[in-house]
Amino acid sequence: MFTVTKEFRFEAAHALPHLPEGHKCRRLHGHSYKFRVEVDGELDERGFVIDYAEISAEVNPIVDYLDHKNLNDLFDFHTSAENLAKWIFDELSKTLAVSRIVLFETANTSVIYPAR
Ligand SMILES: Nc1nc2c(c(=O)[nH]1)N=C([C@H](O)[C@H](O)COP(=O)(O)OP(=O)(O)OP(=O)(O)O)CN2
Ligand SMILES: [Zn+2]
Repeated sequence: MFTVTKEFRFEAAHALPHLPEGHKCRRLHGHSYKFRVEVDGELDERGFVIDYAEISAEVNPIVDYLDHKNLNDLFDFHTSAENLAKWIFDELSKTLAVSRIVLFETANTSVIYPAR
């Protein structure tokens, strides 16, 4: 079994207004998000699990939907990294056999969905 990965980036704003008074993330702020798409599988006749280009073809519309947006305008869920990773996974699963999403909200923080 192999795991093929490809990384994507987008810039977006969000706020978490349900957090307690004084929490800095209540305020509107921005992140340079990065996420890694992981696809597990065996090799086909090309020696690929999946062509990297096939991943891009399915992920790019999702990136376009998110890039330079206020995420609170797009979603009715709390725009935490956890919820966003799950949304990307669920959306991508409609067209691609994605195994997991690793979403970095900052350089130091990340979420993996589904958990390993
Ligand atoms: N489990 C989660 N915790 C937090 C989330 C989240 O999505 N899931 N989000 C935030 C904020 O949106 C934001 O990401 C702040 O992150 P944080 O690492 O706390 O802030 P900094 O980048 O400024 O890091 P410092 O270590 O404080 O410099 C908060 N928590
Ligand atoms: Zn944030």
